[in-house]
Amino acid sequence: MISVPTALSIVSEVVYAPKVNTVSLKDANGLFLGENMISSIDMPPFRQSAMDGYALLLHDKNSYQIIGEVKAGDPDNYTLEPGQGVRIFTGARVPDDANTVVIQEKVIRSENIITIDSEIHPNQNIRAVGEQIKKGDTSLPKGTKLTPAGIGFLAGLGVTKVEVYAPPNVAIITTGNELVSPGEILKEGQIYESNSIQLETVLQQLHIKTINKYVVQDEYESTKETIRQAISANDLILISGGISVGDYDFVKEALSELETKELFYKIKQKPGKPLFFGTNNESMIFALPGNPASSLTCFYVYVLPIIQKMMGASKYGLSRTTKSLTTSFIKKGDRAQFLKANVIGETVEILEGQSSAMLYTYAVANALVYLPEDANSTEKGSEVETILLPQ
Ligand SMILES: Nc1nc2c(c(=O)[nH]1)N[C@H]1C(S)=C(S)[C@@H](COP(=O)(O)OP(=O)(O)OC[C@H]3O[C@@H](n4cnc5c(N)ncnc54)[C@H](O)[C@@H]3O)O[C@H]1N2
Ligand code: MOO
Repeated sequence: MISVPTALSIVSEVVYAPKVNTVSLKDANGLFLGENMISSIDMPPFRQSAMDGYALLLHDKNSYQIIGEVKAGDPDNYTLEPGQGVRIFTGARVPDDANTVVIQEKVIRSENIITIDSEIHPNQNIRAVGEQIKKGDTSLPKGTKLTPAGIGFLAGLGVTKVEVYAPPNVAIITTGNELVSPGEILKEGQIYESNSIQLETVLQQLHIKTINKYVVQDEYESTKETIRQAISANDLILISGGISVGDYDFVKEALSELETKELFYKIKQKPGKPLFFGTNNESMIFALPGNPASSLTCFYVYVLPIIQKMMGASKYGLSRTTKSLTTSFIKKGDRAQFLKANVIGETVEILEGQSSAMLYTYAVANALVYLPEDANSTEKGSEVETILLPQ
């Protein structure tokens, strides 16, 4: 059995060269740019009015003759003499001769003459050509995570396709004779299968596009064949359950038989002691313990950084911080623990109900408190390492 820090350093040392793929901009949310984006236009492409009002060529009097109108989208350019201007609207092209835009609230209009009472200055309310970005400049660098704002920004520069690091194809293999799908009638000895939807949901949150689901009974041959099949079609394989030491836990044996290279098996931690991590051909494989809370904690702590690496991110893992404990906590046993908790401001409360089989605490937690192997009794007010869960 290895320690949590050793397991984390094995995960952090994994080298993966993510593949680059061209996708439609609308499908790129949450993915990482595989290229430097170079703007093909100035933005804005023309001098733009930032307000509804009048575009003027200033002179030394406070009244102006209005000789025309430019609405957003009009291509017209008016030639102006000092003391002349045009009616203009937000987003419209400012005539080349105009040197300011005055907002309509500051103007009294009579026929085609406007009078301005307040002081006005050159270059007011005009967005300069290329003010946001110039043609040929880098709009977003390689490695940037695309967000709704980033996608909007690139669309505003006329981009329709982007090169991104391709997210991995992920397999979820669920093992367990006792499992039935939610919606079916439970017979004696059965429980509802919940790990696969939990994993699928967290994968979707990470913008994984291809998730292939497999189901096997606790039976050696079919477990081995299903894992073999999953390896041939997926970059990352998540196996749920069957990784402990019982007579009907066949995952470890099947992985060995398939010549999987073991990177670690069993960590001195609670939950998630029997976690397995290995590689087979190009695929990475995690066998997650079947207990639902163990499965999710192992995902957040060990699988997530690998997925981020596979997706081309430059930072891995959930945010970690320190918070002050609201009550003292006695840790039993010598395993390191990840405890479901709630962060409130600068404090953190460890929640009741820490069993690996229980999810109700997880459902309302926003953090995990990490207590290392040697932290047996932790006093109220102690600063504890706290992992912030994605919301
Ligand atoms: N003799 C020992 N027994 C166990 C040990 C040990 O060291 N020695 N370790 C325990 C620990 S810690 C864990 S964690 C579990 C992990 O066991 P498995 O990974 O083999 O998981 P299963 O036995 O298949 O299932 C455990 C538990 O979780 C339920 N489960 C499984 N899959 C699902 C699912 N998809 N959805 C909902 N619930 C699921 C399952 O019914 C069991 O109750 O082993 C301990 N045993
Ligand atoms: O590691 Mo298990 O998840 O303690 O129950």
